[in-house]
Amino acid sequence: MAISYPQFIVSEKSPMEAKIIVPSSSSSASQASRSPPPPPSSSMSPVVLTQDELKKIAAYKAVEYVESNMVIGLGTGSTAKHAVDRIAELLNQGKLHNIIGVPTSKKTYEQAVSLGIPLSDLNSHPVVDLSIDGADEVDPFLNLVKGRGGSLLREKMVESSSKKFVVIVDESKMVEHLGGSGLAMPVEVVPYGDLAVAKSLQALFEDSGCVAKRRTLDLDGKVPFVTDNGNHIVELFFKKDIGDLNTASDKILRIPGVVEHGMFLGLATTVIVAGELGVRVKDKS
Ligand SMILES: O=C(CO)[C@H](O)[C@H](O)COP(=O)(O)O
Repeated sequence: MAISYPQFIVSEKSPMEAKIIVPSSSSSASQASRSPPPPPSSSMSPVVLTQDELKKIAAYKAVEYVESNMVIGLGTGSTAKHAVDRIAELLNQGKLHNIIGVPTSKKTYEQAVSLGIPLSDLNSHPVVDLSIDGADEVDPFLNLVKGRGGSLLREKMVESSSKKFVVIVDESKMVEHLGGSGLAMPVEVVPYGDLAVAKSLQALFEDSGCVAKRRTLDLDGKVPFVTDNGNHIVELFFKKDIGDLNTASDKILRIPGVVEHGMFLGLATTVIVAGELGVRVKDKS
């Protein structure tokens, strides 16, 4: 399914080679929509896209994987939001039929309800055909950090129940190793003793220069962020590589009070990366 946008065209010769080009005038825009776009030349200059436009490109590409009669895991965040919008658009246009969405957060539930997407949950649909969601970090092996939006537990439950999990990101999310962005790796913890759990988490990763902080809504750090499940989030910041990820995962999950962490190891089956040079589709090998 070819997608055309008002300002630019995504050429889909093959997903790996897809290029984003922008016509230099409105007349070339109408020509480009009738025939395959020519390669970039002096009259075709690369366009600088905003991060949100890149997110939208990745999201639209992912929705090409959606087929009628599927149960779809609906992700959370600004990238996943575009995918949910697009699914609703295709349902309204009659291009998709009989889709059942399984939302990964209250926010996505509300968005999907407002768009009229039929919804269900994991109890009624324990096997999901395909999930589409954003991520905060993606490493070269398609391992992820997720949950900076705070929805990691439901996301992991839905996405680990999915036959296919398509991750949609802009180029800025690609890292050499998880934790490498220097931004938070979230851990969902029960509210009771959350600061003590944060101390235990920090001690676990002392060698990686870890600093653990409770996520709060205020500058004084007194009002905890509360997840959809009534839990708190401890954020881990690393100065160095955390080493073997499965070992790190096991160690975190063994701390009493930890509910789940934001490392999604081996779950993604496809990652769609939108960047200034085009769209790359990376499949799990
Ligand atoms: O894991 C998530 C929410 O819990 C999001 O998918 C992740 O934070 C990416 O968000 P965005 O698409 O807004 O950059």
